Amino acid sequence: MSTIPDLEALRALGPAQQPTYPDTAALEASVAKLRTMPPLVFAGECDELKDKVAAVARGEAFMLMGGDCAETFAGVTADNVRNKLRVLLQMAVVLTYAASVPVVKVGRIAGQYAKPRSSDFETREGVTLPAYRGDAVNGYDFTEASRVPDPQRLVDVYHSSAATLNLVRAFVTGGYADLRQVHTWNTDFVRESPVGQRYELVAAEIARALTFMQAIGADPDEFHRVDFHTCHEGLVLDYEHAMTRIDSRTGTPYDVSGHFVWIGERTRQLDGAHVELFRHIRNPIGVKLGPSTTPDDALALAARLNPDNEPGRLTFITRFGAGKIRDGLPHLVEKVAASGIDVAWVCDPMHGNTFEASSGYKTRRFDDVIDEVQGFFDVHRSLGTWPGGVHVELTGDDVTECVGGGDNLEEVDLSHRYESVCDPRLNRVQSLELAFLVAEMLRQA
Ligand SMILES: O=C[C@H](O)[C@H](O)COP(=O)(O)O
Ligand SMILES: C=C(OP(=O)(O)O)C(=O)O
Ligand SMILES: [Mn+2]
Repeated sequence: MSTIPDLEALRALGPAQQPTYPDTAALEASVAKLRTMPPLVFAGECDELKDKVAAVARGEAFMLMGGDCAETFAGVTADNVRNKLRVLLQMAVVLTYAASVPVVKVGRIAGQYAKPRSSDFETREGVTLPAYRGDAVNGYDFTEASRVPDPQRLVDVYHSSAATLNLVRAFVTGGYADLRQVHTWNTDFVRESPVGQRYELVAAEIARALTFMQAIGADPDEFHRVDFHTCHEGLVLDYEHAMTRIDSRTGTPYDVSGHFVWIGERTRQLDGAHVELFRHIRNPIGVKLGPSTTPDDALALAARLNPDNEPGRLTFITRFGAGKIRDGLPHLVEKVAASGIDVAWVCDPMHGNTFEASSGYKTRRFDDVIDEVQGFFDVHRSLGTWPGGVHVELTGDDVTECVGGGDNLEEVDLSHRYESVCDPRLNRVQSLELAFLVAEMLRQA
């Protein structure tokens, strides 16, 4: 499978959830422009992540995937990127320290700009317009002009991803993510919260351990940088196809728009265009599996996407909902495991737990999120399989989008600071709380 499928052939398959561009010449110009742009990530980096995912599948590591539901172009600022990275680093420290398991860190960042929607339209006060599909496609403003799909935005995705990734790379290699900085990540409002104080204790123990290791001759440079990778949903095929290149080392295709790409719940049709593109690329890939997934669906997806059963290639990201996971997940895991399929299991406890508050805001209950992760751990424990990771929507800021958590946010609080343009994210305190609770589950796993 060393070829890139033809874009026209993919389009002919009638891919779900694609924008309908009024100006097709402009679309072709954007695609042509993107084909000339340098890769955002290297194929070799994708392979490194694939090796790490293989360790997750073997039960030797835990994967933390997290970031915005939908990144925005306006959100490409130093503060915003740093805050997201900081909360992910804090979570990773908690998970690693509490469970003594290596944590594979993957940001939903530098490419997460396109959204599948449950409806093609949105109605506000009697006015109906095309739905917002992410900054990759159209504008969030509720006007007719802004909601028209604009292919120039695909080129803007590239530049926004490049700017974000450049900063992420500087942070993770330039000293900010140095383990000896564990204390300094615990800043401002979080530091004063109960979970921040709990983090402070962990940080103090880590600092002591690092001092000890340095004293016995360990190389301090070992702590200087962290491995961090990027992921996003590979939704808009014009973009992902334009960013798919033949790797000069191996002669095989990689989607160089991000290290890890996944197929969403709404686009995982076995004969669909997304599966067709993804089965050709050599990145580590994921597929979201919702509660309607049958064991045979999972087997068929694995056979098509990873026919050689390559370790680390495939991750199943389950998103059943807290009320369904304990009944729905066992059949899937059982059959996949019995078939000898090499896969990493990751829990997305967000997308099965969304509801609309009476005020109209989309939200999620922190307790439902935790309950789904607990159900995921319980199912894997009872089957003797490894709960390989969590995939969460979060932000490094003090937003009010999900209810519950230690601050006990209520539905009336949502309007205070609701900034997501799509799904509700855990704020920084809620994210750290989740990390401590998951660390406890991991310790027992
Ligand atoms: O993030 C994902 C999807 O875009 C989202 O869950 C769908 O949301 P919608 O039902 O508001 O379209
Ligand atoms: C759209 C998403 O998820 P899913 O495909 O699982 O609904 C998402 O991860 O934002
Ligand atoms: Mn989402």
